[in-house]
Amino acid sequence: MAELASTSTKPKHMAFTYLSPLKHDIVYPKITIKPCLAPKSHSSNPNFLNIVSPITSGKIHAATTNVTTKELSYQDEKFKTQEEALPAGLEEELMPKHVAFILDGNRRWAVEKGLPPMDGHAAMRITLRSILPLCSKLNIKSVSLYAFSTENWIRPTVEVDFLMEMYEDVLRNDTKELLSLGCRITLMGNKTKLPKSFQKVCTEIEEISKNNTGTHINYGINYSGKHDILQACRSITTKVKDGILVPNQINETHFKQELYTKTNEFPYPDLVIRTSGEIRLSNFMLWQMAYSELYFTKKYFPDFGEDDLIKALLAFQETRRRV
Ligand SMILES: CC(C)=CCC/C(C)=C/CC/C(C)=C/COP(=O)(O)OP(=O)(O)O
Repeated sequence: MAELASTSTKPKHMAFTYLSPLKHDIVYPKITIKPCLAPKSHSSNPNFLNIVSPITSGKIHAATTNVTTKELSYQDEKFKTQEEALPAGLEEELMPKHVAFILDGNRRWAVEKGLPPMDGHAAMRITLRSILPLCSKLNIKSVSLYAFSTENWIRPTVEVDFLMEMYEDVLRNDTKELLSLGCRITLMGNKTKLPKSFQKVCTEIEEISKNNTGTHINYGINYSGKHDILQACRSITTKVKDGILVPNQINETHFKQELYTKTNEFPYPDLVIRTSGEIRLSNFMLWQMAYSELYFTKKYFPDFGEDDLIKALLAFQETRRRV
């Protein structure tokens, strides 16, 4: 038997289950990314698309992207050819009610193409412009996306600033199509640490879309699954202290109402899709994912196309047929 490398790389605790995840066609790419976040302007090159609109500041404008117009039009063409009917093999009654995405691999996508890592985030934005409307057209009731974890603050300041400003711009601009499709948009997590202008646009978009009955799109921002559980516990204990709840009567229904997702109106995810070959939940919706089907793909999120979403949904439906 091959020698295991060293004690420090061995897992401290292994858990076994008979049930394997829905699918994993994974090898473990262990790629070290050398941060290369220096702002770089491509405004003089007509092949480079400036993703960020003029409403954001010059700082981010300069840090924007190498993603080419060719890639954008490719995605748009795919989107235009999307038929109203369900793609072959998909069944409406087996559609997941709630898909949670852990989008990963943006920076690796860029670095492997010799681009600055932030171009990967800009490319992700383009991919989202086709994946989210498709979720809506497929009548998936809820979609959650892990946008920014409580741990992500340790990333280089220039990257954090880039993401905050890009997300704000996504909410201002890219959500127009989603709103026209009747989507409701919410953000879960501790928003108090976000830039004030971002907080404002979050409140506005939640307010504008609150009565929409189409796909509910929920972004996790400054979100942590453990923190979500802890803040629910605090809220429950306050209710106990105030005499509103009796400890031995607390049940799951009480508890889930205290989570960010208020899951009475927002079902638990039945499908989790994680891109980039990592097989982890990374502190996303831990309570809510207890029974979710897990789908892992090696593709980096910027390369995750509409066909890949359909493939994941087919795999999910295949599992549901067997249950
Ligand atoms: C409006 C709004 C809030 C939009 C958010 C959209 C969204 C879900 C963004 C996720 C961004 C992200 C940090 C991806 C992980 O790639 P990475 O940087 O970890 O790449 P790597 O795995 O290659 O390092």
